[in-house]
Amino acid sequence: MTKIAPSILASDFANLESEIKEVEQAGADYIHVDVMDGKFVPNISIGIPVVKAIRPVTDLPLDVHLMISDPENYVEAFAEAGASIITVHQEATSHLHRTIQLIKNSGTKAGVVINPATPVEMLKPILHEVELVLVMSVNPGFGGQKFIPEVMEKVEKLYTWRKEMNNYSYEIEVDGGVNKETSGLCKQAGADVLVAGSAIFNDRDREKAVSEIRDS
Ligand SMILES: O=C(CO)[C@H](O)[C@H](O)COP(=O)(O)O
Repeated sequence: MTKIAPSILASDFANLESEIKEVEQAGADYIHVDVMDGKFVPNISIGIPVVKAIRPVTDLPLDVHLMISDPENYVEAFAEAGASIITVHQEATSHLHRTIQLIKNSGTKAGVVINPATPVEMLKPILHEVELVLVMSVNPGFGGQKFIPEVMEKVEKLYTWRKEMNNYSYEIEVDGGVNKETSGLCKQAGADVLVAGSAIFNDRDREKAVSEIRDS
């Protein structure tokens, strides 16, 4: 069954605890946390204290997507705050292999993410090391953007490579513009986890929103 990871970027921050509990109740599998630094992406969102604050609020894994430059400097702090999976951008770190090792040594699952314009082949040298590969289907920085269907080719390649290679066990996650109209394309291409922000938090009926994305 496709996993759903609501992105709290689109939630009501003044009521974060109840927003998270509602999506957990609605059948979410992960809570997706978008961390932005105003440098790697042109927006600033939330950081380490928020991860720490929400950790006791839910039993779901916290899927922390670091949209920050030099993420290696912050991996341990996010792990200590309670992240379950830490995902770093290939484009944001000069030493991706070392950063992945750092995440694993911190005791959390390691993920890697690529922007729409980055070829997925760039990830080949570290695919055996990661538990999650996130394919961005919008340019990161903002919620509510339009899905870029061309990136589905990268999802298809990741799916095929995982079938071919015994030592690849990553989940394939897609993030950006995912809703009930676009989720079918992601699933068809081979995605295991779908991140959705506005399609879930802008709908008062969170259960319907989650199942529409999962089932359509
Ligand atoms: O990483 C992100 C933005 O950088 C968000 O997770 C993503 O855009 C989800 O929001 P929406 O579902 O509204 O597109």
